[in-house]
Amino acid sequence: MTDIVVGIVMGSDSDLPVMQGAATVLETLQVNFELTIVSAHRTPKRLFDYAQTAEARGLSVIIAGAGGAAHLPGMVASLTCLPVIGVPIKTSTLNGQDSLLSIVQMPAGVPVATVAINNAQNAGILAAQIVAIKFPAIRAQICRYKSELEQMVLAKAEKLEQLGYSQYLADYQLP
Ligand SMILES: Nc1c(C(=O)O)ncn1[C@@H]1O[C@H](COP(=O)(O)O)[C@@H](O)[C@H]1O
Repeated sequence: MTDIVVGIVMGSDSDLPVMQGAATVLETLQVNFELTIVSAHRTPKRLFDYAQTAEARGLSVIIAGAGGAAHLPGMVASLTCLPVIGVPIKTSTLNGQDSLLSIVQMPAGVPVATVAINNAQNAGILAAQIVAIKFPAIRAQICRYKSELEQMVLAKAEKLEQLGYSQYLADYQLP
């Protein structure tokens, strides 16, 4: 394990069921991270403090998840030179379209790398790929992860071809 290199922040603990996807994949890839709650709207002073001290605390990349009027990722990006990955959280009223557009439509000069709605797992993988530039051990974990993913899909394709469509469908377990 490395020192803590990835920061995960979320606007509310209600985002945790989604944001744990980033934490889980970072654990799998053996990347150390910190995880906390920061809100641009509700805790603006904490937001400034978190973003402005992030680099000095050793972070290389920040994942920020928020829903609705999701200003958190953009505000973090405005306050640090570190790359920021935004996770739009699915909302009950607008299905996360509001979160997605709030995060992705940043003005030129202040980018937030935005993943799909609720796809915190991809944010974790992307963060690991960024820190892997500095840490060859993490790069090796990512290559292993991708290879396992490939093997898993190839095994399914083989099973589908062996069993045939109807039998495969009958055995299929919904995720
Ligand atoms: N979008 C933001 C910000 C922010 O951008 O600063 N702070 C909280 N939130 C979001 O509000 C939603 C509802 O939060 P509650 O469930 O606490 O009411 C969450 O998805 C959170 O990310």
